Amino acid sequence: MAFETINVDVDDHIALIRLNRPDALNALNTQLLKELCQALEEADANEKVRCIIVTGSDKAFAAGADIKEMSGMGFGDVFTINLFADANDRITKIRKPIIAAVSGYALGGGCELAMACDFIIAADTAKFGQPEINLGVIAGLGGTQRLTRFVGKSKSMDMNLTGRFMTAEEAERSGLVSRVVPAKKLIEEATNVAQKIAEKSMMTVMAAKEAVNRSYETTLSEGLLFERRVFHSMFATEDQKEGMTAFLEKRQAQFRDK
Ligand SMILES: CC(C)(O)CC(=O)SCCNC(=O)CCNC(=O)[C@H](O)C(C)(C)COP(=O)(O)OP(=O)(O)OC[C@H]1O[C@@H](n2cnc3c(N)ncnc32)[C@H](O)[C@@H]1OP(=O)(O)O
Repeated sequence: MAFETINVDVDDHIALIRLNRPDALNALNTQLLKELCQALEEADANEKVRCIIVTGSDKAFAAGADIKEMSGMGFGDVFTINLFADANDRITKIRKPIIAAVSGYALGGGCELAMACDFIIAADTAKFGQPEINLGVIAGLGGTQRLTRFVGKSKSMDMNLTGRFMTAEEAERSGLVSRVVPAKKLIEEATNVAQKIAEKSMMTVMAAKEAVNRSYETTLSEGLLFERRVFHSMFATEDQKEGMTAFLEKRQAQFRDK
């Protein structure tokens, strides 16, 4: 499938999806969001793919929703088109792990897109923010909800009410990103991390992703019960036998996703 606003490269079990609207700092318009969701769904369905990386350009992961496209819309348009909710729903249904590799600006919908991925690896040049307040709106793709869960109420209020940007260093310190790497090595480092994940049992990776995500949606006791049930079910798999036998035999496990 050919896309116009993104590039997709599948190599060695990794799907690298690159946002590609250089004229507008990867602003998220309807076409880009639809193509991105479609590419993610195709990668999820592709048996060769075991981990997905979403990235942008050196200057911008994405500078938010496309303001030119949005500016003329009224309530009825945004309500019926429902672009961001639809994208959020489609992204959260992807079962394979998604790493956001962020360089430069990740603002508004760009920050929200990164947060909708499973974790964020940031270049030291990355800048995160929810500047929607400056446009007379609030975040609409998770910026008031996911950001608060990542960094806590105080910092989320600060970001959402002032629209200020956070550096990569502050984002790592605050728990928004998992690691910061030199900008020149962003894709290399993200690929190394993706490769490590790709070597695991895909079944177990998907189960771990589902269990971690459950912690955002439920109470601690329900989440612990869910985790326990999934943990127990792992003992019905060949990969559990292989993983533990390989440890005892002091060799690398050869997982078969069974
Ligand atoms: C998803 C929701 C619901 O949460 C809503 C949103 O996301 S609202 C959008 C939130 N994002 C922003 O408010 C950021 C807007 N952009 C900027 O503030 C600046 O562009 C910058 C700080 C990221 C970079 O500044 P600078 O280096 O000076 O570059 P510019 O000349 O401003 O930008 C270059 C070029 O890109 C166009 N651009 C940038 N961002 C957007 C955008 N979000 N939508 C549409 N177009 C965007 C900008 O207009 C420039 O284009 P030209 O004027 O050269 O044609």
